[in-house]
Amino acid sequence: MELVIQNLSKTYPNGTKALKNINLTIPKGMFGLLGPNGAGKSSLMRTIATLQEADTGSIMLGDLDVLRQKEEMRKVLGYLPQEFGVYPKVSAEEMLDHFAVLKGISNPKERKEVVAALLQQTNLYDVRKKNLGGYSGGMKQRFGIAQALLGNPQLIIVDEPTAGLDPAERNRFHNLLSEIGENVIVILSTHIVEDVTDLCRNFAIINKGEVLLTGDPLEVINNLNGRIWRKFIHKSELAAHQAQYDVISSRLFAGKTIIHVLSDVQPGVEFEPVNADLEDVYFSRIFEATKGERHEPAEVIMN
Ligand SMILES: Nc1ncnc2c1ncn2[C@@H]1O[C@H](COP(=O)(O)OP(=O)(O)OP(=O)(O)O)[C@@H](O)[C@H]1O
Repeated sequence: MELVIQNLSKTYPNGTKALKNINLTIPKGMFGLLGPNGAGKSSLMRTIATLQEADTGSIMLGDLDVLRQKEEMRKVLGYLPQEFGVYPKVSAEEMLDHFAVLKGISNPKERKEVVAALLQQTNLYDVRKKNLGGYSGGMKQRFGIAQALLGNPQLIIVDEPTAGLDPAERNRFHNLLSEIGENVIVILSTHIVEDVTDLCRNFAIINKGEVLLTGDPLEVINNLNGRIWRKFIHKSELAAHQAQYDVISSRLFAGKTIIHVLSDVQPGVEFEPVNADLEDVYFSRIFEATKGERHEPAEVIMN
């Protein structure tokens, strides 16, 4: 089963073109949707999740026409939205039981088993009686995944799930996602490049409502190898370098600034070649797409 998105466009009433003719084919497994703030990721996720209408285009999940067969789609969809609110004074077990009722699991015995199994899977069983208000950010996100898994969905959407998690919780969340991603389609929408490198066999970069690139992370990294160069500079030299070279990103390292430059040949003697990573792919694509309208190179934020 694949999710096939064709010619999908959306303009909000205020004139913002959030999605511009999106075409994507998303196979089984973990799929990363990468883009900066405002790229259109949430708009795309909400449209796939039948929470908002598109202006034009189609989305097919196998034979299911997502934009027309909304009820059917909701039965096979698990969704962890960006803002996932919980009732603070309710325990995880009670809340999940309530969600299970909403998902149509009406038999109490079956529901009890399903809820217990999901709490085990997300490693929350021991804290199932605790009120959700007392959960850490990571525990809340794992609870969000537990509710998204109710009813054995074929497509799971997780929107910015690791923002704000500490490294240990992020790791736990990654392991959970990769287990799930073995059997169904999981779309992971994020601006954290590392999450995609670690988890996804396929990914797409979107910016300003357009797909800039789609493929296998390892292949696209290979395609960039030999074209990324780095140089240590003083921060005050940044503007001059930007004017002279295609500086795709800059970051601070031990008090110095490291720039990454995109070039088919060695840009100068002080530049050394670096093995490209997905961050270089991401920044070079965004760089090429925004050439001419940018004043600052991307500043790498280490997560
Ligand atoms: N309901 C809305 N009405 C008008 N404009 C909107 C609405 N929702 C989003 N936008 C705009 O559409 C564009 C895409 O937003 P969207 O939230 O889909 O991006 P995003 O990639 O998810 O960003 P972020 O990571 O910041 O959530 C942005 O310019 C945003 O301001």
